Amino acid sequence: MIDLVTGKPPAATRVVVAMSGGVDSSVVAALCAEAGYETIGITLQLYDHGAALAKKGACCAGSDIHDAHRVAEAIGIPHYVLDYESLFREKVIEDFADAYARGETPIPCVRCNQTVKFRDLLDVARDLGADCLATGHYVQRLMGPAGAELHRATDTTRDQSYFLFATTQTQLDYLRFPLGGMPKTEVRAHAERFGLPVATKPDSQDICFVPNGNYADIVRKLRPEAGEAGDIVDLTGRVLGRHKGLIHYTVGQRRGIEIGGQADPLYVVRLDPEARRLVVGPREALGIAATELSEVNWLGGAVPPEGLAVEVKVRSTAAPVPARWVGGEVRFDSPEYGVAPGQACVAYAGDRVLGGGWIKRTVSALADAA
Ligand SMILES: Nc1ncnc2c1ncn2[C@@H]1O[C@H](COP(=O)(O)OP(=O)(O)OP(=O)(O)O)[C@@H](O)[C@H]1O
Repeated sequence: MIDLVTGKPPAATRVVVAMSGGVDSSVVAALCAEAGYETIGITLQLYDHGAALAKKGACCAGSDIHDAHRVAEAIGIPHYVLDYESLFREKVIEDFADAYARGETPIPCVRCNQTVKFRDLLDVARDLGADCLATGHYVQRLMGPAGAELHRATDTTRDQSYFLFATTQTQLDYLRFPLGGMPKTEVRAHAERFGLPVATKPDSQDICFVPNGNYADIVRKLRPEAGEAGDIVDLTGRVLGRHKGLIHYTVGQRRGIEIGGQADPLYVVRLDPEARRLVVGPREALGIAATELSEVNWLGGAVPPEGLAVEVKVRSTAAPVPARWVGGEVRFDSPEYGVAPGQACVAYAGDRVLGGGWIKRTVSALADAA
């Protein structure tokens, strides 16, 4: 049995569940209904899933809308599909392509949470008179002395807290994440127990609107300049070869840089879209001393205390490293590698998400490579 209202009277009675058609949010809906909440399922249609974009298992493809509907029917709850295609195109897909054109490595799932799921869907849930909006994200919302806090999922292999750094306190107050304390095996067991039609459906992969992981095709279609070839240069500007479009590279990458005859391995240090140049250098040149953040969202109190010691993650798969939070900047205790503009920098205190921002600019730890 789940408790959607931990420590928060009055108890929620009407719950909107964001149903993607996958097993996780389907189980959330079934658990809410079982717990006696008046449960309403909502699925967002996020893009036109024509033949070119259709992808099995993606969160917003047509078959998933159908799956969500079948689940809602099976558990006996009302289910609505809302068309958010144009908003999703503008705020998520166009933004994704723009970021690549700027030489960044974007994370569209965070943008989607920020601009669609936790904004418009949350408003819809309020309009429906719901007491909360529940999703299948693997994060925990725990009550602390000053209110709701965002924490890592107990199943650390599933934890999605990095992707939710932009959740505001107001949104967090209204959101519920019933799966945050459960291992995936337990979620699957619930799906079996409820006899859900999606019980054995595979987990969705990667970015929902990118078929077969081929994001370059989508970006090239929207921002052809990001796919144009240019020079590969070293830190001094010496031309070493040609690249096949900056879209294909990310900071820290070593494989797939087509320059032969180098004694030592070279890594992508920087993307320079204005000059259409790919700057490469030795591993030492990747060391980053600090990063400037934009659109900072802080959940650990009113404002971050200046110079606060935190642990930060600069990629979803990176281990947290010690740093100091100084204004809109994060200063790493020791050089951090593979810090790519466009990714998020998320600060933690233990398992709690304190806040985060987008990596805008990085400061090299090597004075002469700055
Ligand atoms: N198209 C959508 N409509 C409504 N809610 C969605 C949609 N896509 C995702 N969500 C919500 O966001 C949560 C996290 O989405 P994410 O894409 O990370 O997971 P997922 O693998 O699609 O999860 P699930 O197994 O629930 O499908 C989902 O569990 C669901 O609550």
